[in-house]
Amino acid sequence: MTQRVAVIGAGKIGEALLSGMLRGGKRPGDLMVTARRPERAKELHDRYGVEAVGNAEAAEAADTLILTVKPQDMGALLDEFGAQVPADRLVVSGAAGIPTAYLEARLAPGTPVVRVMTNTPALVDEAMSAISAGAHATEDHLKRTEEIFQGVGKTIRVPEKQQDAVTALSGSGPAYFYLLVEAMTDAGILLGLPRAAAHDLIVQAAVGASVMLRDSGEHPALLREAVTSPAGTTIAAIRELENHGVRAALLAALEAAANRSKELAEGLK
Ligand SMILES: NC(=O)C1=CN([C@@H]2O[C@H](COP(=O)(O)OP(=O)(O)OC[C@H]3O[C@@H](n4cnc5c(N)ncnc54)[C@H](OP(=O)(O)O)[C@@H]3O)[C@@H](O)[C@H]2O)C=CC1
Ligand SMILES: O=C(O)[C@@H]1CCC=N1
Repeated sequence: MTQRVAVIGAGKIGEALLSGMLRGGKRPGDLMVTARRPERAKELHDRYGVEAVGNAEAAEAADTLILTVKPQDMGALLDEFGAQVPADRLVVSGAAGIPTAYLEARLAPGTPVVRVMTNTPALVDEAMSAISAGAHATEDHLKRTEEIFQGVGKTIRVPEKQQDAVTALSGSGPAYFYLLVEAMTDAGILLGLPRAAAHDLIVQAAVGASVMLRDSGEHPALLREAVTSPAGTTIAAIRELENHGVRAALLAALEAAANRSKELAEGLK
């Protein structure tokens, strides 16, 4: 029997997953979405042909519920419909910072919960999604979750205690690269290049470097050494990056992201 999947709170991540499941071969009739605003529900229905329903209706009709509301909205969502979710539903939470135990305490006893941290490259099927089982999730539940998220990229399984670190690395990770591209494009402007050319040069350098990192199997230090000629241009730039503490800044930045993920859990009522 076809499993029905509902995306509960389909914003940016929810829509990315929805579109990925459709690209992966699910039919609109296998899927449903919920949204807080009627105009958002209509937009998703018009764009993807999926049924837009209320949260309680989705809980009743779907086998798998993927919760993609913001962490701050999770408590209200569970207060609203937690008691209406039958205990045999698979509940997948995509929210940063929220422990599976928090959901389990607000769902019927024994409800299987899986926690996933994905990222926005799901929109181009290049997501990294890290998956952790809650107390009642079985191998079958993990496989069902992997099947959904493999449609939008790669998956790995991690112990739940690593999810704050995962969030800091891959969940937020794309934003760090966008920031670097923005800053390097400005550097191109400083050096007198037209903005469009500077953008294209840096984006293609990023794409080329990413593919080499992924496909060559080489350590990043070796790939960097191959670019860094004696007394050349690259080492002149690297000296400045080291002088400005870029490595230390990244260590501190990712630690701050992981701490923020932990704080999101501490702020839950
Ligand atoms: N953005 C990212 O890069 C990543 C985000 N995440 C996680 O994914 C989750 C979603 O993030 P993102 O997509 O960016 O956020 P969005 O705000 O884009 O999406 C959340 C959606 O949930 C809707 N919503 C809130 N409460 C309810 C409710 N009770 N019933 C139905 N719909 C509801 C919101 O409606 P409204 O539009 O009215 O606010 C909104 O459309 C977060 O928990 C975040 O931690 C994980 C990895 C990466
Ligand atoms: O910034 C955030 O909180 C979310 C979680 C990971 C990426 N975006």
